Amino acid sequence: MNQSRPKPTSARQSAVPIRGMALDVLGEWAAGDRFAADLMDRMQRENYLSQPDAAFLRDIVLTTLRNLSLLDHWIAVLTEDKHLDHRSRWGLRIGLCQILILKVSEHAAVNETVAATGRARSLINAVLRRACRETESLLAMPATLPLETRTSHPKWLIQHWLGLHGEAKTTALCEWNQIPAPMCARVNHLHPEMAASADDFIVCEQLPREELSDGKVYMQDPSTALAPRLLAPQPGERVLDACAAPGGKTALLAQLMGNTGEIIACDVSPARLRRLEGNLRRLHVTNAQIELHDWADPQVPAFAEAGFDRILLDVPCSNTGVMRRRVDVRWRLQPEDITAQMETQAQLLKNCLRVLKLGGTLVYSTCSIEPAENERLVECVLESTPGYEFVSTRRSFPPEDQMDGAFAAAIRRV
Ligand SMILES: C[S@@+](CC[C@H](N)C(=O)[O-])C[C@H]1O[C@@H](n2cnc3c(N)ncnc32)[C@H](O)[C@@H]1O
Repeated sequence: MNQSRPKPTSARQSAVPIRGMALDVLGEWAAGDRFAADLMDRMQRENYLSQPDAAFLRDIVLTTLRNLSLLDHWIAVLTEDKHLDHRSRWGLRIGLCQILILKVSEHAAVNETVAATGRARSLINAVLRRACRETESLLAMPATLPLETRTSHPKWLIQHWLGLHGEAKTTALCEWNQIPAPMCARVNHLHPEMAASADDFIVCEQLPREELSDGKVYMQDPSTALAPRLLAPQPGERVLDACAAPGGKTALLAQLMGNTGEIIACDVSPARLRRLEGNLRRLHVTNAQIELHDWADPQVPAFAEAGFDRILLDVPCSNTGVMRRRVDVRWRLQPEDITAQMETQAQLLKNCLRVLKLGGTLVYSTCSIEPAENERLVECVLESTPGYEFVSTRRSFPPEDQMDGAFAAAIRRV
């Protein structure tokens, strides 16, 4: 099986009913359209979970979602395709996930999962105990399974990627998505103590809580630096970050500008702008002004009338480049979502191009690996928008570049 496993999570027989919480999160995830990360954050807040308990909840929920098809394959084998109600199926999924993937103590995994599921107790108990006895043969199965089951991706997405990238790249990409991403942090050179640091990005063993709250670092993948670096804002310039929240790229723009000139950091979401404001304050950004604006609206807002030397347009997208981090995106994304996003992306690009000064540069960026949202979208907008020229692109594609997938295209107003 092509996945690095988290360290064994000791006996994990805590007084806090983490398995029950995992089942509640997964049940709510399946019944609605919310992302697992948001549901887990709420669960952690409402139950005042300690860091280790919250980490264990995350391990169970995210590893289960990351291996959903494979877990269902094991369940089909072990139950001989028995019909299961929703909660019992999730109970078996998280039980097998703990036993076969997370390598949690079998005793705790079986007993606490059976208790937390509360239904079909004898079936769940028997299936999980059998899995403990047959671990070796169950773990040998994935090698013979089709890619969509072995790496737990929807079949349509695999077919779509096979058409675009071919078999070798698709296989490597799906296997990459199964490996939990390392914790990468950008070193914030705007922090006085980090100004002389030789590092741009570091990989952390664990979340650097103190450094994060001091603004010495910001958690982001190196791929997020491609677009700001391609934009290359200069000290003293007037820059628009049109879709800025939560602000990782705005802070890098400020760093590249030495906190001089002016960045207008916009977003359509007031809640996300509040996060952006906190992040920029913590990251010692002093040259940014925050504006609430919907760039789908063709009317030019007053703050943009004077135009911008440079614009970063980091659009909402399918997130297909960051699926190893955003584990449930693969199950949420539908083919028609990509087409719907493209309409918004084209509209945002057209409206932002209008507020670029003559000779100025706009960088359009995504964390998608879909040509339709990337180079094809830019080509299509430029064909119907005279007065602009394509300059260059940067991209990263996992695992070739050993970072998340990202795309950036620079466009100049001529
Ligand atoms: C990919 S995220 C941006 C990430 C950000 N650049 C960063 O590095 O932290 C896309 C952002 O676009 C915002 N957005 C979506 N539609 C928008 C619109 N019509 N106008 C302005 N912002 C929009 C979303 O609220 C979201 O915060």
